[in-house]
Amino acid sequence: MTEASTGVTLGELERRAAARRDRPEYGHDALITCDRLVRIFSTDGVEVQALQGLDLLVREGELIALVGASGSGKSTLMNVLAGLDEPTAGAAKVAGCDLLTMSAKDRLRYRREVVGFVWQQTARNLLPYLSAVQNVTLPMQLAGRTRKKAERAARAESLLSLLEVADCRDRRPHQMSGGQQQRVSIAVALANEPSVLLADEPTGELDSQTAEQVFAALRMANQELGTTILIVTHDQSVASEVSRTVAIRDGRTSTETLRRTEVDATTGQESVVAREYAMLDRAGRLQLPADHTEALGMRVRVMLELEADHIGIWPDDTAGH
Ligand SMILES: Nc1ncnc2c1ncn2[C@@H]1O[C@H](COP(=O)(O)OP(=O)(O)OP(=O)(O)O)[C@@H](O)[C@H]1O
Repeated sequence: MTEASTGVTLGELERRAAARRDRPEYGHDALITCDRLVRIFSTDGVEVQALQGLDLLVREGELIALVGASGSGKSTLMNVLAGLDEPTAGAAKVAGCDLLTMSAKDRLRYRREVVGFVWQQTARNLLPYLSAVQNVTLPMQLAGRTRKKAERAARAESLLSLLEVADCRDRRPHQMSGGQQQRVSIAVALANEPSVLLADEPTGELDSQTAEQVFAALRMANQELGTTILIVTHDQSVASEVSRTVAIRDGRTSTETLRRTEVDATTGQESVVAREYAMLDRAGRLQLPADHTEALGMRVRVMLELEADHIGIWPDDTAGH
């Protein structure tokens, strides 16, 4: 094809190629980058694709909720980000650590120092024969940093105070309520100043009032310590109180809900405005919400039209022909 037939000059093609080359790498300014993440489980010859090319970017200091139906892949994603499981393909980076190529030694350091986790089952978070303050001190001892014994003790005490469980310092887990155990668990997870705190259904076994206190403790850690936090939750009240909720469907991020506070210009009254967005991946794939496509009988093919400021999507008018 000649320049005349395409209407594009060689100079223009070179300019476009240079622009593509100079474009910053995907996720270059994110603390957590999941790029087309795939995790396939094989059991008895049957393959389950738990993550099917999941993309997710999280900036430093964010507090986000991950929601999705049972089996959508939330725990699989958390286990990958926690360094407990390895993805089958794609890329995942947290605080500069490449989760696919890390050596066993780096993985251990990553789990001890870069991420902290809080699980739904308190028994998984705390050692039953240690007091609260001993549980919080233990990760600091295991990390083997040069911090002195007195400094470790002081940090444990201040974390317990920050999370409002200082009165539980000498109690063992069975001597605390479920909510107190989870707040001590958050202190344990924060002991080594992790960049990221991962919480998988941290309020799942608690009544709504206690769940609210545990969520408030996570928010405090986010605001006071600046820790980036990801919470997997089924709890609508948690999901509706964070500024960003990411929904996972069939192993991919499908929609995001962003909330921001708006002030009415005339009354000065503040209100939270929530807006749901569909995710567009780098190949241009868009997952339309099932209720939207079903409402308009959209299946297999749709018609697209590019307008000045939007793209129109219509049901296929040749369907049935
Ligand atoms: N170790 C495993 N071996 C085989 N299949 C697995 C394994 N772990 C998860 N899966 C499958 O991967 C899919 C995603 O599971 P995952 O636990 O990540 O979902 P989830 O969104 O966390 O669900 P829930 O809300 O019920 O915890 C499911 O189909 C599940 O059966």
